[in-house]
Amino acid sequence: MTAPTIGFIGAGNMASSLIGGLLQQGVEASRIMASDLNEQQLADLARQAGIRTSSDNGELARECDVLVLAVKPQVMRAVCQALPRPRKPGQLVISIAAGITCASLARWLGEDTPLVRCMPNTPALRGRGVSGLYASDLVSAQQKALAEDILNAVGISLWLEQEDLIHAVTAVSGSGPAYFFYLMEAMTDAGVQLGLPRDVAERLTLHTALGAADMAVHSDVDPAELRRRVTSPNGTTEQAIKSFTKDDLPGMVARAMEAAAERSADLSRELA
Ligand SMILES: NC(=O)C1=CN([C@@H]2O[C@H](COP(=O)(O)OP(=O)(O)OC[C@H]3O[C@@H](n4cnc5c(N)ncnc54)[C@H](OP(=O)(O)O)[C@@H]3O)[C@@H](O)[C@H]2O)C=CC1
Ligand SMILES: O=C(O)[C@@H]1CCC=N1
Repeated sequence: MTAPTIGFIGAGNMASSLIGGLLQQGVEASRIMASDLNEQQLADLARQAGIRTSSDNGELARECDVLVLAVKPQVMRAVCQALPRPRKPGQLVISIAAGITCASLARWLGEDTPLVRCMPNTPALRGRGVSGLYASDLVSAQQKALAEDILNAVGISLWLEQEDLIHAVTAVSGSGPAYFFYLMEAMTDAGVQLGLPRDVAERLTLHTALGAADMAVHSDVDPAELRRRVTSPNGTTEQAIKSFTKDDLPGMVARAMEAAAERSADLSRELA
């Protein structure tokens, strides 16, 4: 088989990140296509990425070996149902939409469609994404490898055996960047309250987050042990951790993530 062509339906934030990652990995621009309703967005993408674009989703469906569905969950049903049939033979469809199940996609696209459901995250834009992937029964080993290659172009990916676990993945890593950004906002504001100029507080915060994440990813001990190593007996960190514990930080995080996972499950039902 010649190198497969990849078509992105919906050329917004996530699709642009994935396209950028694929090009950086050396995938030829001629193998990538994107379609969107927004003509300006397509023109920008064609100019910057040098890929083929179209305002007709059907063109991609007929031509591409892999279709990546990257529109908002709320328009997914209409987008899928409007695609032509038959599409390119042997085509793999990858959906990155939150909350849209393989059962819904199969109903809208045809029950014989090989489907991969995926939950990436925005650090993909910097090649630092992490994605959870789930493959339906019709997906071949070769198609699984292809899906993995596409997502690995912008970070790392992990396969899930059960589709329902995508709700948890969404709560951990899909929405997760926002939790860390929220903490960064709060730490910067608190630094300003302690007297630092805002730009200094922000740089200290962001580089601390970067350094801590880099250490945690490359360490052979877990984050709890790394935390203990920062916490000198009767020192400053101990006071901060005691305050977080008194305010039940772990409970707050668990409740927030439960709310995210529940919303993902609700979306599945609402948009089925
Ligand atoms: N943002 C995130 O952190 C993450 C998002 N996701 C999922 O990725 C998907 C895309 O999200 P994101 O990239 O942020 O969204 P964007 O809104 O940036 O991108 C979606 C694009 O699809 C376009 N579009 C709308 N209708 C159609 C149509 N009928 N045909 C073709 N294109 C269309 C939109 O155009 P217009 O703007 O004109 O409507 C927009 O350009 C969502 O399903 C989301 O759940 C998954 C993981 C993380
Ligand atoms: O907030 C959302 O619904 C999407 C899915 C995960 C991140 N953003």
